[in-house]
Amino acid sequence: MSDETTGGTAAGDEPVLQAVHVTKHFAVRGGLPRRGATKKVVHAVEDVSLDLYAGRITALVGESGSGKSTLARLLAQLYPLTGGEIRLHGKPVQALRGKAFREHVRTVQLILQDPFSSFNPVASIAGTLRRAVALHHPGKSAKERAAVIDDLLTQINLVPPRQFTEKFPHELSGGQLQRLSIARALAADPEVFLADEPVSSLDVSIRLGILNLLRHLTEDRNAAMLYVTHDIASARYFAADTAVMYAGQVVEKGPSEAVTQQAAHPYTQLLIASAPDPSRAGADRVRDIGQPPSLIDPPSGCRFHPRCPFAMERCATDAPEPFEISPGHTARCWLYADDPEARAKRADNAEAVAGLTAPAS
Ligand SMILES: Nc1ncnc2c1ncn2[C@@H]1O[C@H](COP(=O)(O)OP(=O)(O)OP(=O)(O)O)[C@@H](O)[C@H]1O
Repeated sequence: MSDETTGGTAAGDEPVLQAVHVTKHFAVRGGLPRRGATKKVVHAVEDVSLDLYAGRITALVGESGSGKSTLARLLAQLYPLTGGEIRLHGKPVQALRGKAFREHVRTVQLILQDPFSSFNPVASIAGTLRRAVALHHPGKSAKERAAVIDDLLTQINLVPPRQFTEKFPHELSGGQLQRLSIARALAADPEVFLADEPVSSLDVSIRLGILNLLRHLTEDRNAAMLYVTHDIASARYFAADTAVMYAGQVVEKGPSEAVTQQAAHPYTQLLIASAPDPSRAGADRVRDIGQPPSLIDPPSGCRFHPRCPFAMERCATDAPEPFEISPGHTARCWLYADDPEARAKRADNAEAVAGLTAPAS
């Protein structure tokens, strides 16, 4: 088995931002309190470890409700942790307010899915960016700030900048607004971008342009990026590393090419088989037998076992630790144990998924 908290995919590099055995439970509200009743909680994120590296994009992939946004918000320090640790440059951060929180927010910038609701409709583009620039560049004169705004708009390709500064959010398209939210994040000169489904609310035809912009910014600034998405095909295209989340846990992670072309966990295989690609062979051999579980009362053992066609007895009782599939590629799945029953099931699985690869984006 492998220790998830050490040995990142970028050998030799230190991670910029880390989730280390992070857990988040939300209290369930509502209902009349009953004497002796235990409080219900949503087990939204359970024992997740993830490392983000400078100059690298890590995709976080999974179905709706698997805990992706919660993990991004924990990395941004927007929620207190139930357990585990967030580390920035190796140091634990516990910054939920005050100066330390402001510094974390500057260093780690969230870019959200819906650019339409993230701007003040009565503030001009210049007004919106002026606020961000004033916050993060307090010593600059008005003239210097205007130059920073021009530079930000140029970086995100809203050019010539002066054609945009006096516009209002409703005068921009969805793609232009998402570029503007990227500019607002850039004003902080962050080391980490947490992009939560940055293109899923946008027209398919403009998604690639925004993803390419994010990729160039990450490379040019040597920033780390978490790319949250439902779309495993875009993870392969866009991210160096991919982590797959199911029911609050990371079930597989590693280099994107390995995770998407030699998927090891039956859940990742199911995600790939469900991705639309009529030309692909092998998809119909991977069966789905159910729905994601309730996170108020998640299944014992491996959380995927009630849906898994390859489940063994131990899967219902014992939670698997990550097994190493190849260097840097791990899967939390008992199929990779070294015993005769697991080997036989592994052979069945290999036969069922032969030829199954994520479609080209
Ligand atoms: N503030 C909250 N209070 C209570 N439960 C929450 C809260 N935020 C998220 N949850 C629950 O935690 C679980 C994980 O939600 P989360 O939004 O992180 O998933 P997700 O993978 O990002 O889904 P989506 O792709 O739909 O955004 C869900 O069951 C959700 O209902």
